[in-house]
Amino acid sequence: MKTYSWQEIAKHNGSNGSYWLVIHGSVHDLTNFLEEHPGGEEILMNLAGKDASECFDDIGHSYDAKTLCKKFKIGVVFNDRGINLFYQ
Ligand code: HEM
Repeated sequence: MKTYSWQEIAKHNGSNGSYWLVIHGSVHDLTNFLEEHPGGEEILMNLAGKDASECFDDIGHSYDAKTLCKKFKIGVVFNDRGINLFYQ
């Protein structure tokens, strides 16, 4: 599984055309999902390059939504406190 630093993740905030969001330690490339997101693209665009775990949980996303997340997973966050895995 590939690991990414926050420094690298922060670059994918939309300014270079790609949108990465971190949810519970997993890094997701949501660039091709923005338009499809039932909750709208703006909410995702605003959190690109950042940790979106709190927002994701607050919505109470369905099991299907959580499963869908896996499709967009590209790796995990690496930090010096270890790797926090939400799912494999
Ligand atoms: C991989 C990431 C995500 C996926 C696959 C995803 C998928 C979905 C899906 C399938 C729904 C429809 C409702 C459901 O099935 O629960 C939904 C609704 C929604 N999502 Fe997401 N979502 C993601 C991330 C996020 C994040 C990070 C936020 C917050 C910034 C967010 C905010 C919302 C909102 C506001 C709704 C609408 C809820 C409603 O209408 O009641 N989503 N999302």
